[in-house]
Amino acid sequence: QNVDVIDSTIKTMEEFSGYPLHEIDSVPSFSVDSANLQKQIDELSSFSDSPAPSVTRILYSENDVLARRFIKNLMDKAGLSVKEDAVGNIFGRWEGSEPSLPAVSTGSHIDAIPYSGKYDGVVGVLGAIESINVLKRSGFKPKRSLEVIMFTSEEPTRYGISCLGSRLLAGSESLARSLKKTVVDNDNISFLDAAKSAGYAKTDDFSNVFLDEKSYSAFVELHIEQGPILENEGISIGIVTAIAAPASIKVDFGGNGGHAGAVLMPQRNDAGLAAAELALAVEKHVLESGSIDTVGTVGILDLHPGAINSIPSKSHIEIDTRDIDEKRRNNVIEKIHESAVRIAKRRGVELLGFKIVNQDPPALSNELVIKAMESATQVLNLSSKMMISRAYHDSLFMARKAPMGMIFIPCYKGYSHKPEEYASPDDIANGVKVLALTLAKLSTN
Ligand SMILES: NC(=O)N[C@@H](O)C(=O)O
Ligand SMILES: [Mn+2]
Ligand SMILES: [Mn+2]
Repeated sequence: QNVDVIDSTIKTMEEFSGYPLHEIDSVPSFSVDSANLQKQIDELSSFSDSPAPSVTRILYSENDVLARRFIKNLMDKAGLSVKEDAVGNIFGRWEGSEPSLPAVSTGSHIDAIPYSGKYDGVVGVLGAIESINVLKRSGFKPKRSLEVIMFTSEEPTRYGISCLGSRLLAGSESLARSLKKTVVDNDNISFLDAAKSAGYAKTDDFSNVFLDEKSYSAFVELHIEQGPILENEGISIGIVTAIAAPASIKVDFGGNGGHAGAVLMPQRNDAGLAAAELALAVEKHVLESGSIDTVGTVGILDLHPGAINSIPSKSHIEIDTRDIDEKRRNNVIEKIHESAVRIAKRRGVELLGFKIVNQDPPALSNELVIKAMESATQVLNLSSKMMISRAYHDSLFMARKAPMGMIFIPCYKGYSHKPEEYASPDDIANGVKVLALTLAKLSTN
């Protein structure tokens, strides 16, 4: 690598971090080991319950435990001191010259919904560890400590709770209580038992997971965009200004069921059709919100007994609705509830349950963190664009505990939550460099 690049990079680092890097005798290169990072992404994707190229990695499954061990090893190799909390959030710390100051943190998740891809969350964990390696290789020494976090269960797959680990870190009393007692998965395995089987939950008082106010001075998450904008516009970096407000609802209908041949249509109260009608009502209410920013999805629709020649006696649907405007999203939720009641009445079925699992507010990124990310992209001569995140992230909850920012990188056709999800090594390397410089900057503030 030619000296000019190194000099300008050193100069950049010094301006950025205020550290006399030129005094360091051997001048290492400021570069990302892309080949090694890609090898790590590929190896991590092999810890999967579904065949390649898809990745399925469910909370506390055997493959999740193996993947966690893989991450802890990489943190160890990066010289980070590693610790885990009662639900398995994993922390890797690089102690700064002033360890008593609140640290700067970064991180994401490695759990993967069924039949998804190998980049969602993973880029933000492996990329974070690599950003530490990049800073160490460049001779940088942090003032505030730098901490990489692998959050437990960002995906709601096993227990229907999204961002479980970061929600607890953000101090959710109700979640700490329900995890202790009531939360079970579809196989009726309690959260407590599953956590214990994975080596966690040595205590069931999950309030000890809560972060205290002064834990972190900033939190930055690197993530694939999961949308097509950056790729379509040929832009390298997305600077996230806000994260949309997610909500999820579980609805259950009950009817008499009966024989598909013998029961005539007028005598039926078909729980399956009630669910189908509600699914269409979700789409209707979302489309009528008057904004493109309102979305609604019915990703789960189960019928009981699930036999072709039996009228469904029970139905269960799960609804995901989001918007950058919390009020507008809540209006949609209300309309969905009214529809559920109306449909149940008209079809003579019982509305057995209408449970709002989470109804979270949107989160705004912090101005100072945005500035640090912006100047990092400029120093690295990378194009960037301010944008909002329609997907939710652990950042949504970390924003409650520290000034938050997110860095997006382009991904192939905006694909995500499917095996075709892809981000190029160059785009990942750009993201890691922007993250490294941003962390360097924030650690000297
Ligand atoms: N980033 C991401 O995919 N988060 C998901 O859990 C989501 O549904 O938004
Ligand atoms: Mn996801
Ligand atoms: Mn994610």
